[in-house]
Amino acid sequence: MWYPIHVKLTKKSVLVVGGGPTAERKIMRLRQAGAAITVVSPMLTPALEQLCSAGELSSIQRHYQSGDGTGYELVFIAVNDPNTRQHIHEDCPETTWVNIADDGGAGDFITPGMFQRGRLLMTVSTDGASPKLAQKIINSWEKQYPSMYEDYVEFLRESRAFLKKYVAPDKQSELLAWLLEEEVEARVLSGDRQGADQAFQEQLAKYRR
Ligand SMILES: C[C@@]1(CC(=O)O)C2=NC(=C\c3[nH]c(c(CCC(=O)O)c3CC(=O)O)Cc3[nH]c(c(CC(=O)O)c3CCC(=O)O)/C=C3\N/C(=C\2)[C@@H](CCC(=O)O)[C@]3(C)CC(=O)O)/[C@H]1CCC(=O)O
Ligand SMILES: NC(=O)c1ccc[n+]([C@@H]2O[C@H](COP(=O)([O-])OP(=O)(O)OC[C@H]3O[C@@H](n4cnc5c(N)ncnc54)[C@H](O)[C@@H]3O)[C@@H](O)[C@H]2O)c1
Repeated sequence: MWYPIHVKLTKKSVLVVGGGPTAERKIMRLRQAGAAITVVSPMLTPALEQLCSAGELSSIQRHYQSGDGTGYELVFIAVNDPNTRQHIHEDCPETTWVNIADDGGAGDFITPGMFQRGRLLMTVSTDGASPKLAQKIINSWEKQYPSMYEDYVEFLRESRAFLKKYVAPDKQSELLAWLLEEEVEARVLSGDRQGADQAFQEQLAKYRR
């Protein structure tokens, strides 16, 4: 049974073993999360080569050697041979969190598919049963949660902070529920943030202590 968490990786040291398209996808996402990444691989994709040349990625351009996996918080193994992968996994310290691209269940964590609209982060995993299904579900979210959803979540955050300050605790729940009413959502999604803010202020006046 997996335990889902969202982790901060800012400045955490991460090793990626392998330099193919799978390693590239992992590295791009790790960069967005602000991790300090080292890649060890004899071959790198052109995009990874470019990052190394620009000094934006540390690389060790050779095969993994015993001990390479020591000193990192996380290790991602994305090589193309199961025997090599197993040898590398066994060589990593037991306390290190290891992800295995070609056999998720054999590692310590899997990377779920993710979908983001500003502060809204949705993740999906099929326990490796079908990464394609994970992708299909993400595609359905694209349609269900248009890009304006980012503004709606921001509106919710700001309104919630406001009401936590000005409304008595026993009245907050009602107003929080009002924020989620379809009309309010539709208003922000249509681009009328000002109108939504105004409607919120009117509601707030009824509840203010
Ligand atoms: C969701 C996503 C997140 C991410 O990793 O970013 C993800 N795979 C994604 C893409 C993708 N995966 C595959 C392709 C190739 C082309 C294709 O088939 O379309 C592509 C597309 C591409 O590479 O472009 C095939 C594949 N995947 C795995 C195997 C090995 C195996 O299972 O044997 C095989 C080969 C056998 C097969 O074809 O099934 C294994 C894993 N893949 C996982 C996650 C983990 C479990 C996720 C879950 O719980 O469902 C797990 C277990 C390991 C892990 O933690 O990495 C990301 C989609 C979202 C995005 O694109 O952002
Ligand atoms: N998790 C996923 O989402 C996902 C998606 C597609 C494929 N895969 C699996 O992930 C693995 C990698 O996929 P890929 O398409 O990037 O493969 P690839 O063959 O393109 O790349 C493998 C990389 O590993 C490097 N490598 C090989 N032996 C090494 C060693 N001993 N030390 C360091 N580096 C070494 C190679 O130089 C190459 O850069 C495959 O097993 C594939 O089945 C996983």
